[in-house]
Amino acid sequence: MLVSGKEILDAAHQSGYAVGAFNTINLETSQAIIEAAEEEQAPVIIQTSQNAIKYAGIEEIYSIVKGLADKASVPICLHLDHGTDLDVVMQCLRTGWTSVMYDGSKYELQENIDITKRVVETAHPMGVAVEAELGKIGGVEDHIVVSDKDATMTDPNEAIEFVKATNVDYLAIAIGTAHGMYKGKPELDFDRLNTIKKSLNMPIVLHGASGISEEDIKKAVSLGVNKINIDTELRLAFQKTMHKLIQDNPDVYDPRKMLKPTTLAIKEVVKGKIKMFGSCGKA
Ligand SMILES: O=C(CO)COP(=O)(O)O
Ligand SMILES: O=C[C@H](O)COP(=O)(O)O
Ligand SMILES: [Zn+2]
Ligand SMILES: [Zn+2]
Repeated sequence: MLVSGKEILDAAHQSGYAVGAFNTINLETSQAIIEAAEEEQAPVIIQTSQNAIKYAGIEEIYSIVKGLADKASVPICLHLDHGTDLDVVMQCLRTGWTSVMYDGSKYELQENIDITKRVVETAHPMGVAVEAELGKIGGVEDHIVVSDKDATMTDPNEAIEFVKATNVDYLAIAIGTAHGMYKGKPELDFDRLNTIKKSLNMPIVLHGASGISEEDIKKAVSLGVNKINIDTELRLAFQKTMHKLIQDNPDVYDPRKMLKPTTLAIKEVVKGKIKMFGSCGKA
């Protein structure tokens, strides 16, 4: 069943665990994520970037996720990841997404507040929860590269002002993670996370979590992160499995024989993350 992201993340916030938010682009990735959640009896967030929507089609990706979610035994939220284009945000609301992120992190504080507030005022009456981003998460997202120099950590005082003014349901904060592959070992600012969580007392979102060690993930969860975004590790599982399969079986050309193992590999990554985040058995 598709449920609101608020329902899933308020429960995680109350009980102190995190729910995985995994990016999908097609049928097979959606199957992998939902089957993994069912096997772990975990609530799950399946998210689409604007690029994923462009790739698959908005009605098409909605039908895929809705069709799978309706048959699933666990609560599933369909979330828009990094909505920077208000037209896409509105289309997702109209189509049936149960959570949207409006990402106005490239704007100055007041402009980010103004637009996010308008999104919240549209989404809430429809029963849809809203995530926002404050500070700038590093790496590549939606074709925009945020260099280490431009990535800015979330200011705890601005976070209080931002949430009060916008009434968002969960907040993505920048504490040193970045999208994509890490070159060195990421240093997370756990003190900043602790301060922000204590003053906001609401669900907190961690982006760019692929490649973060289990130790750091568990520490982040213990300090109040409730939604953890994973994309790159799913892509790598697909790529490595497909690469080996083609090397080992150069004569295979039936796509089903190629997509079955890649889907299983993605599913194994999702199951491992769900266990690490502490959401298994919470459905
Ligand atoms: O934050 C993400 C999507 O919003 C995912 O980040 P990674 O690709 O680094 O896992
Ligand atoms: O945050 C970025 C996500 O990994 C989605 O990336 P994408 O825009 O290439 O689909
Ligand atoms: Zn962003
Ligand atoms: Zn992200």
